[in-house]
Amino acid sequence: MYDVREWRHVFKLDPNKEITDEELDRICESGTDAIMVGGTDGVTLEGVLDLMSRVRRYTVPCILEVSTIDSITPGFDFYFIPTVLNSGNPQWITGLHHEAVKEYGDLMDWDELKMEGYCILNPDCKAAKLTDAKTELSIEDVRAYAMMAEKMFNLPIFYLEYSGTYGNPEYVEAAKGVLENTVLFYGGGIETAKQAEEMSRHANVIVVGNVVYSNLDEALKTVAAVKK
Ligand SMILES: CC(C)=CCC/C(C)=C/CC/C(C)=C/CC/C(C)=C/CC/C(C)=C/CC/C(C)=C/CC/C(C)=C/COP(=O)(O)OP(=O)(O)O
Ligand SMILES: O=P(O)(O)OC[C@@H](O)CO
Ligand SMILES: [Mg+2]
Repeated sequence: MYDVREWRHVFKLDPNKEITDEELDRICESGTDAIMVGGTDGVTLEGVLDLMSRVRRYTVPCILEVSTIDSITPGFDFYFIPTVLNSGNPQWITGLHHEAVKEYGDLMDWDELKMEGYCILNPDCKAAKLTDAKTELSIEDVRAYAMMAEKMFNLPIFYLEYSGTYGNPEYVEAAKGVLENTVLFYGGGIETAKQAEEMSRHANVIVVGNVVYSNLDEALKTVAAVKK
């Protein structure tokens, strides 16, 4: 299933972390809608290639969420390109993108690319620190970012990111309330089926990351929880 609009659940795997073949088998056969390969730091071409080739043994769609130019490689179904809407540094909004397109724009298959408008809300996560994200946001602020993502920039994905901590469902609900076409991703701190179910009441797609590495049995239960 290659249409993001039909997804409900994604596992995000970190090229900077170890995963056994047996664990990967359970993840790829779990019924999740896609595997997203990505992380904030320690993302190397070697790590990305290793994960891609191992996930490629399965039929599940495999996406690279680009965090560095040097770790991009052919072979993924899609390339998701983050732009951090609440970053205080233009480098993370359009700067690196401009550099990449200047260099590779004529060679790129644009149908493989999807832009993700990120709004990062956990001040302590690595992505917030790296991008100098302005995380002190009210519900109205988040609502406005969601509206900008869809109505101003026509982005296919708006991603509410609480990486590492469970977020506020009211913020997710508020973002969803202004989105008609843009798909709402929620990610951060989902560790149980109950949390997955709660966030998926508002988000179109929930992204499950860290718990894969800390408690795989619980992580796998999040799939069924959002597909009921
Ligand atoms: C060869 C080939 C197939 C070419 C394809 C062409 C292609 C895809 C070209 C890309 C063009 C392009 C526009 C690239 C953009 C370049 C770029 C580096 C943009 C910046 C992206 C960005 C904002 C990065 C900052 C970090 C960040 C916000 C990453 C997003 C994902 C995220 C929040 C990860 C956090 O995950 P998490 O699990 O929390 O991480 P840790 O566990 O490590 O903390
Ligand atoms: O690792 P967790 O906290 O599950 O977050 C998932 C994802 O949103 C990270 O980008
Ligand atoms: Mg992670």
